[in-house]
Amino acid sequence: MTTQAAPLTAGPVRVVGTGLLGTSIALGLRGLDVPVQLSDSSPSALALARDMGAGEPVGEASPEPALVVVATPPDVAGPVVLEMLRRHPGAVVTDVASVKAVIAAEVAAGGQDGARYVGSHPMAGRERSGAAAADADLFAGRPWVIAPTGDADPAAVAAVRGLALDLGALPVSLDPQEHDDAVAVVSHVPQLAASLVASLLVEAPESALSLAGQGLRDVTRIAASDPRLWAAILVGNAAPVGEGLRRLRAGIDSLIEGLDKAAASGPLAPGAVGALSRVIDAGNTGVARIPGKHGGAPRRYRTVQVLIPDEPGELGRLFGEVGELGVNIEDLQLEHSAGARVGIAHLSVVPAAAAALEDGLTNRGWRVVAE
Ligand SMILES: NC(=O)C1=CN([C@@H]2O[C@H](COP(=O)(O)OP(=O)(O)OC[C@H]3O[C@@H](n4cnc5c(N)ncnc54)[C@H](O)[C@@H]3O)[C@@H](O)[C@H]2O)C=CC1
Ligand SMILES: O=C(O)C(=O)Cc1ccc(O)cc1
Repeated sequence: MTTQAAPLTAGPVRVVGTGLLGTSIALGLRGLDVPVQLSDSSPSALALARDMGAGEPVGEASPEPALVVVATPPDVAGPVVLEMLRRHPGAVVTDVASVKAVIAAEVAAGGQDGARYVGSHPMAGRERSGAAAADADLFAGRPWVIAPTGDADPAAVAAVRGLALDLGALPVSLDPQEHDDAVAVVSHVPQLAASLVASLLVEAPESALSLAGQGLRDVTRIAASDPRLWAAILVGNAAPVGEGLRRLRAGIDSLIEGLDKAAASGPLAPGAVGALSRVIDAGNTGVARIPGKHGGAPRRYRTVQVLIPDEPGELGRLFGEVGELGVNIEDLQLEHSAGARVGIAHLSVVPAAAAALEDGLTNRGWRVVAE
């Protein structure tokens, strides 16, 4: 997971909130032999993280932590950070919540030693909550925002950077408000756009849903996110998210205007095609700027897509042959069109293995589909 010989993080590390983020951090640290203490307000969430090997629950005999990582939902992160600063006067305290300015303000107003607090935010996660979805490699190669306020002690900032580096992430320094403005555009408004598109499917007939392909899946994946967590994130970044939605609304209004013209006067109505192509064109420009998607940082996995006849045993035969070619399947998605006699298996593999796997499967008679 990391190439470092010795971890930068001096333990013990106390993780408060053993859900997806907290348990992923704890597992990553345990992989480096850093002692980890776990706590959670939910006894079953705590037991699950412990049973996954993420560390030991905090007890009477637990030594004082050197670093506390608060990985609770954002609406309680501020009070929990303040409580940790109060209870552990020798510890650096960070949180990993998806909003930063509101928590920084709560900590500044809380009457504790704010110099030991450095907010942070790993830009990695998934649409599932809870320890069961945790992964020690979740942060590998992903940005991890370090968002200290002016009061922060440089040694505390270095400790939080060390945590990010130990977990294979790339630390990025931003002021808390700069962070919130940035994630409104790259995370919070996209979450709402995905939710709004997916909400149109609630009333869609089965016959329409059976036509769904990869495009719809790509646009709606994060619509499966936890509503309670996301409501807390969004109200914690209300002004920048509201501003992003207003800009989205202006785009939607111009699309509706163009479409209304086409609906009233035919597809060649003046202004209709122009309004639509301007939005699609701006989308092309925007999507090309996403790092890692079209150039930029390498993606963690590549997807090899293989057509599989819809017959008993074919998926098993494919897995067997991928294994014979010496390739590990890191993730799998199956795409099925209702009534079709074939499906597409999307096999996620490490980038170095993808070309050889495509050649090997093609030589064995499989139909490999371009990504
Ligand atoms: N889910 C994601 O993809 C990402 C989430 N984050 C941030 O990480 C934080 C945690 O998110 P997840 O791990 O996804 O949530 P989660 O729901 O999986 O885990 C949160 C855990 O905190 C516990 N908890 C709640 N209140 C507590 C309290 N007062 N004291 C102790 N434990 C408490 C809950 O029982 C739960 O086990 C949130 O602030 C979120 O904004 C950051 C990056 C990505
Ligand atoms: O699932 C994805 O692609 C994400 O982008 C996950 C995510 C969710 C919340 C965050 O604050 C940061 C990252």
